[in-house]
Amino acid sequence: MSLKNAPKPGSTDPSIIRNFCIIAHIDHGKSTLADRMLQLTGVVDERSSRAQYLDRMDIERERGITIKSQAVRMPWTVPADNAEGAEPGQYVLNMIDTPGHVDFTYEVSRSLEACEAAVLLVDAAQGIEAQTLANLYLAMGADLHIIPVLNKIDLPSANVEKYAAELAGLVGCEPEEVLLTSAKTGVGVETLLNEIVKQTPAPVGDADAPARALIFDSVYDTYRGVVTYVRVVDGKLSHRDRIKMMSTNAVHEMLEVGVISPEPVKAADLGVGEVGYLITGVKDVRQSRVGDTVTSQHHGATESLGGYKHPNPMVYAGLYPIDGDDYPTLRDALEKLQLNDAALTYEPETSGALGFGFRCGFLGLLHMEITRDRLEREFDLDLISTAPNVVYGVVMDDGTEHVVTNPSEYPDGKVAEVREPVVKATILAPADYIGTIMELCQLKRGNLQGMDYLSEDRVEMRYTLPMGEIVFDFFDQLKSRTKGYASLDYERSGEQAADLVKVDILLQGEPVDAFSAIVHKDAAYSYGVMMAGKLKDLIPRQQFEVPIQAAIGARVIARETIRAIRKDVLAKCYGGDISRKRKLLEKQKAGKKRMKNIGSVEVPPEAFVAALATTQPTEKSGKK
Ligand SMILES: Nc1nc2c(ncn2[C@@H]2O[C@H](COP(=O)(O)OP(=O)(O)OP(=O)(O)O)[C@@H](O)[C@H]2O)c(=O)[nH]1
Repeated sequence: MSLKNAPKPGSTDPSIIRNFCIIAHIDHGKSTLADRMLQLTGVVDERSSRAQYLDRMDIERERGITIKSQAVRMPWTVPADNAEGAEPGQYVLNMIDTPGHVDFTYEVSRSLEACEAAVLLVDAAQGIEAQTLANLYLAMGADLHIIPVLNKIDLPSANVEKYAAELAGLVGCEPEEVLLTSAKTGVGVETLLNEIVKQTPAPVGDADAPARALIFDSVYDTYRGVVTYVRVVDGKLSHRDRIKMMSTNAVHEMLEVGVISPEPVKAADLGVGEVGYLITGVKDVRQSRVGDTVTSQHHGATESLGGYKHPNPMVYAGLYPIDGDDYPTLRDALEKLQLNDAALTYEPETSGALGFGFRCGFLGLLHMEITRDRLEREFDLDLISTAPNVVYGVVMDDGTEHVVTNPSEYPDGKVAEVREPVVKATILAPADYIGTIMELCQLKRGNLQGMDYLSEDRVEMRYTLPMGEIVFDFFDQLKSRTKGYASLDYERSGEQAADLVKVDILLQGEPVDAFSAIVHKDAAYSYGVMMAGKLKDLIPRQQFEVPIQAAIGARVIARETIRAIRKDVLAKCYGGDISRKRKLLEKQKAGKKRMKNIGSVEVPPEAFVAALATTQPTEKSGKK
């Protein structure tokens, strides 16, 4: 269908609108399928199509993952002779691309609310994975119609029969009803589009009611300010309206409304069932938050759409510039990133060892890695990040309670109880690995809650695990123990009391706050031994002896010693070349300037980076 004749936004009859999303485990081909649909519907032509059109951020393209959801409007004509039995005619498909990683579950769930159906995409060579299940449960929770699809059927290793049966068993349909596609070659994608038209319910809403629209994404654009993506449920949002955010009652002038197809196209208004964007001139995504409801200022709605959940950080880490002069740049950079990331929090903090920096809160480890990556890349910063930790609740003997987001805030004095966050984890893996997974979960203080066979050789294992154990290297270990075959998903599930202690690392008797960790009592010793051993190798010898100790309170649990030496840079330089000598001494001086001083011990920043990069407080073997 030519794009010129496509139904115009604002005046589209809801009965020809189909809002759907694609949900999948990471790497099962969601973005590739989305690209293919854009091509087939003529929204993007072959020439201008670049791989993963929807993943706009460079970092997304490089890592091949989708971070922010995007929504695209695609016109689609169902031909009269279609074999799928869909009603022929012109339709408007709104495709909402969702992130697939566990850290961004909240964004996934909001995107789902904006749709009526979900294409559940499963790799035909891999089968169902943990996030397939997690996303499916979210979609079913949002009452979406599920369209099961096996992708990558072109792969020689695809096992269509087996996985179609597995998928059919999961969603409760016949294996023949599972659609087959290859997003790469395009096979089956046209059929899928017709099936989407046939199976997806048209949106229902009250066109005469006050306007209500759900915000499912909010992106900061340097030129246009915050661009807010919405799905209109009732009424109409017009470019002349003043709009109100229902969770804060903040009123904004509307500057523009429109749809993405795939570039922004201005419209006069957005009606029932439509998906599009609003620009209001606000400069900060926190004023236009995902999950909030937009209404008009005058005669607006009184009831918002569904609950609005504020995303709370689950993992904290300190970020410090290696060069102290970069502190203001880091502050500006965090401020800029926050414009586009309502879930990122930061507060200034000082560390005796690392100087001035920020304690940052993240939704999870991936969120943390991405943020750090962006800071280093986009703002040209060299950073040291401290080991990530979760939020602990510490109750003292006198009944006072402390919330600890940083081991250095761990209170002194008699502790009555330490509480740690717990997650419900789902692990999917081939049955051969049950033993090794159980061993790992045991090591990480997990409790098995249940186990089911999805097929004769694949199991789903459900555990509760302390979140503090997951944030370190759990996933890496799970992957290496199962040769990459296991997948993991988890969600927050309350708190529990635990036997946790704070282990300090002391250099020459001075505690180095950056290396302190809150760990389980049983893992304290191995953490101490591991850190002391590692630091012994990483810290260069000084002109005096340096003891490295690990201690719980006043009790030393491990010790190493760095023997004394004086580095004589002039050793090789006998003879009288004074300018060369001076050069060497100056080089040594410049090197010293970068050093972080702990008492009188000079520690190169690289030692912090190396020691913290591989910190594994709970790894009992203590080796990497
Ligand atoms: N052979 C084959 N490869 C495919 C097919 N679809 C996707 N791929 C490849 O699978 C890999 C992952 O695809 P993506 O589209 O990035 O996966 P995704 O699900 O969007 O991943 P996230 O955005 O990270 O959630 C890429 O290397 C694709 O080229 C297919 O039908 N056949």
